[in-house]
Amino acid sequence: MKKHIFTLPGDGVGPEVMAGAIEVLKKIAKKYNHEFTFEEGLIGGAAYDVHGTPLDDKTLDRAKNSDAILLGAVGGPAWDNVDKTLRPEQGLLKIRKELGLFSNLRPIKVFDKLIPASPLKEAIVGGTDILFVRELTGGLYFGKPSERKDGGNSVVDTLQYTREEIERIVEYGFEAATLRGNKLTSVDKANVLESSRMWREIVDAKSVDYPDVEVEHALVDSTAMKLITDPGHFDVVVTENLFGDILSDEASVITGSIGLLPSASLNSSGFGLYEPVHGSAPDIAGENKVNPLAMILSAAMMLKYTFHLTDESEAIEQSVDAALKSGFHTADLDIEGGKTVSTEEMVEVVINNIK
Ligand SMILES: NC(=O)c1ccc[n+]([C@@H]2O[C@H](COP(=O)([O-])OP(=O)(O)OC[C@H]3O[C@@H](n4cnc5c(N)ncnc54)[C@H](O)[C@@H]3O)[C@@H](O)[C@H]2O)c1
Ligand SMILES: CC(C)[C@H](C(=O)O)[C@@H](O)C(=O)O
Ligand SMILES: [Mg+2]
Repeated sequence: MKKHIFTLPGDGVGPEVMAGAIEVLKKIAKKYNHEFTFEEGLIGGAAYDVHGTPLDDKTLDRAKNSDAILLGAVGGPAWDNVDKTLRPEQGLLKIRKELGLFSNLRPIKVFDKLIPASPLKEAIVGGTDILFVRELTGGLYFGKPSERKDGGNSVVDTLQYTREEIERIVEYGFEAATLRGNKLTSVDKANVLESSRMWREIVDAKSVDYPDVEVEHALVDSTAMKLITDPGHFDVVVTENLFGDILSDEASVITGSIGLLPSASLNSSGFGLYEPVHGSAPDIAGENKVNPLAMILSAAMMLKYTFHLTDESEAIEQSVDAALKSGFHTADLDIEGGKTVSTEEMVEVVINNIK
């Protein structure tokens, strides 16, 4: 199979984790006789520094014309004071919106070897297997107006959704549940927000089409608690943009590190952008110690969701599992008797495990 992959390493640790994922994909291409070509573009602060904007139209076009996109991370203190419309994060929001990547899948899976690496009790963590389905192109992130008013003495952000925007993500949640444990938790704040009350109505209406899926509504505040006290309760969680952002970072703690969490952002035809859940980690950038596994597992999601290369995707997941089982890990994880290695060494172990 021939595939053209557009890579956007971005800022901070982005280029370090991207380099690792590309090496792993090259090994997969060799083993399974595929031809993967890679083309690199600029996004975030790296793009701002060169083009004066965090994502220019040319780069967006190149991304659109690829078979899939891999993205590292954007942002960092160097750009904290640039104009709000030119912040690195705006480049990420623009590519999500322009490509219609409304469905953000964030799996939370615990590797057996890493159960002791979580600050939570082993009995709570073991067996956690959650899929977050986060709405990615609407809500507070994109609603207008979003501005200061009254000479800077008042401020407004807007949480806006159309019926169609909620329906398509809720449907994605139901479909995902049918492929897993047939259980869907819809997370909202319906005791306060009108947008959440409409969200609930839509979930209830859709549930008629999915009689085998057990549906529950849950408030976001108590869900934040339950994720930590009883993560095994959850199968698929569908939720709006900001709630999904916050809950997925929280859930990363169950797995031992945010450096393990991959994600897929998909449009309605299955085209996708794949990126780790974590950010540019400026505190460790350039030190060869960032955990590359979230990026590598994002590449595995790309093989599965956009290229439908299931064996190849599983080969990466198994090699990550094997690498961890043999005790190798980066500095963000604390495993008794394990061996702390650099980013590059971790990538090498993963590659060597793809036999
Ligand atoms: N998708 C993205 O590009 C994305 C996501 C989140 C944050 N950001 C941006 O990143 C910048 C930093 O944000 P932050 O510090 O709040 O979040 P962050 O995820 O970058 O870092 C939070 C903490 O987790 C650690 N960490 C993150 N990823 C790691 C990895 N792979 N291996 C080991 N440790 C890891 C960091 O060292 C840091 O201590 C901000 O500019 C923010 O806007 C970008
Ligand atoms: C960088 C930021 C815009 C982004 C988000 O909030 O969606 C990040 O936190 C994420 O989780 O991908
Ligand atoms: Mg986030």
